[in-house]
Amino acid sequence: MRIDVVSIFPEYLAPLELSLIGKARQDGLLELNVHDLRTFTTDKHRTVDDTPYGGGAGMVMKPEPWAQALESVAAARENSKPVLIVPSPAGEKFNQALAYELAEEEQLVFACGRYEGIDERVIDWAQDHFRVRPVSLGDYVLNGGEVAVLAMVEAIGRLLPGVVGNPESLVEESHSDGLLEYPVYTKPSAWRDHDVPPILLSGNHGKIAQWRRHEQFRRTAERRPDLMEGLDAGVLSRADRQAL
Ligand SMILES: Nc1cc(-c2ccc3ccn(Cc4ccccc4)c3c2)n[nH]1
Repeated sequence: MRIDVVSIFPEYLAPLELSLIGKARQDGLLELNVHDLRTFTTDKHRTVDDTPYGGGAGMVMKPEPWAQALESVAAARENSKPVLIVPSPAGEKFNQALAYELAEEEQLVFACGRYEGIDERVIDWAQDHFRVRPVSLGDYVLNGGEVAVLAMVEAIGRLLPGVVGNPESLVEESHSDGLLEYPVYTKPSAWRDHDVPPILLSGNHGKIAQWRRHEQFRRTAERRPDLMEGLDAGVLSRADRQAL
């Protein structure tokens, strides 16, 4: 997979040189290019913003630098247009299902807006060159798209083949089957008057799996009742129903 990120703060994306994603880039599992939007300006002040038509506070990002930048990074392709992800408070909610969907793409382009956002005509223009997806990280307000891109690239990148050491760990984690993950423990078994649940020390793997499943349902019902409604019937085994 190739990922291109366009931002006026390219250094904001430096954390993607670290840890799992950084190693995936070094191992050639993921190509990630960060581009400074100001590279695509033509005036001596490298202007990327201007006042909003219709008035109002703040500034809006000018369309032309974005069109130049996006044309520059869109890999020429025969069959299908690359995906352009535009982080936005007004986008579809990012979730694990969308992360899996986007992990299948050959190229993802991320447009990090700032100020009051990007001139809407860029989104309209981009429809001919990209499959455009405005995406929200959650129902809270950030100052720009970079933090959302860091989160999305990590969530997507870790799903790519070879990035996570043990692919099995992707199966049991939160949201992989619509449920929150079970609690985890390690040594020492007794710690500051808090003990590890005895079942986990029993060596009875069937009972341990049952206990973990029950914990997934208990936690999901307690912390995210909204997820319980959306559970795929196939996820609920008979034992699961008994656990509810
Ligand atoms: N989930 C999520 C995404 C964003 C986001 C993404 C990109 C931009 C670009 C400028 N801003 C600031 C802004 C705040 C409010 C209204 C309009 C623009 C952004 C915020 N906030 N929250």
